Amino acid sequence: MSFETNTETPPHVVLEARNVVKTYGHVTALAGVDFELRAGEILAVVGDNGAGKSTLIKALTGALHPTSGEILLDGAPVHFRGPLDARHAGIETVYQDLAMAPALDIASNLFLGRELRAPGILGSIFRRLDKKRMREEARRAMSELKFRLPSIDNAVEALSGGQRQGVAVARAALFARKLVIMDEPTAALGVRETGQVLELIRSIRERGLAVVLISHNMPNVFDIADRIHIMRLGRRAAVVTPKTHSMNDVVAIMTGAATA
Ligand SMILES: Nc1ncnc2c1ncn2[C@@H]1O[C@H](COP(=O)(O)OP(=O)(O)OP(=O)(O)O)[C@@H](O)[C@H]1O
Repeated sequence: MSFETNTETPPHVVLEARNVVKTYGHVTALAGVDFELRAGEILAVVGDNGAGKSTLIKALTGALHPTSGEILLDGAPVHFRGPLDARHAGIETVYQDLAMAPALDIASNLFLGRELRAPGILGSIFRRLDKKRMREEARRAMSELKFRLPSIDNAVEALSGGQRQGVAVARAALFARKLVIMDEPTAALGVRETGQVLELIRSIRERGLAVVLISHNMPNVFDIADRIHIMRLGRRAAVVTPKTHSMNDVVAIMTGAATA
């Protein structure tokens, strides 16, 4: 422990939850959880099955309404009515099912639901898509993120699991203005593909965005996270870092065998 005076300015907190409770009848999914995501960090959220990870993420992204408690974005209280509100506020979420249209090409999937329209009345009245610009933007985004794909014109159904995951993560990175939340992004992937997706997550941080990563994969978490938020029984049991704690320490906190 250091006793030096800390003269550094405190880190900017992008997204925060204070004492958030969520109950379903007699089941308490969140029992007064606190959460803090700092600018430019990768924060892993870990916890045993049923610890409340998914419920916390849903509360943060407007997918459910907390029973009580407060959520703040850039220090200001927010009340998202639904995921679209969170999106508009700059929060992108990559869900496990990836929400892709498999028959469409990569560029179309990157802009799914947010298609670029042709200029003038062709776009505004006739809803003509600007496919050329979407392809260019898609290429630029993928190269900026250093994610290599066979061709932007390929249908998503022709891609491997890792490449699909890459497209979903790139889409989030492309539209997020503040942060990206990812639910088990490497769960179904092989070693090489996992490595690619982890690189992609690092390049999102390099773009200055904050990342929340829910994962059961401890080696991945220790490889990539700046800090680790540990959930237990609907609360934040501790926040640790890969520098100060081992995987065994984290598992012990998760299961209640130890405290931080
Ligand atoms: N819609 C719901 N109705 C009733 N109980 C729920 C609901 N959603 C979650 N729960 C309960 O709340 C608790 C927390 O669930 P949650 O899915 O958030 O945990 P988790 O940490 O994401 O688990 P896992 O790692 O298994 O996905 C669990 O006991 C779960 O059964």
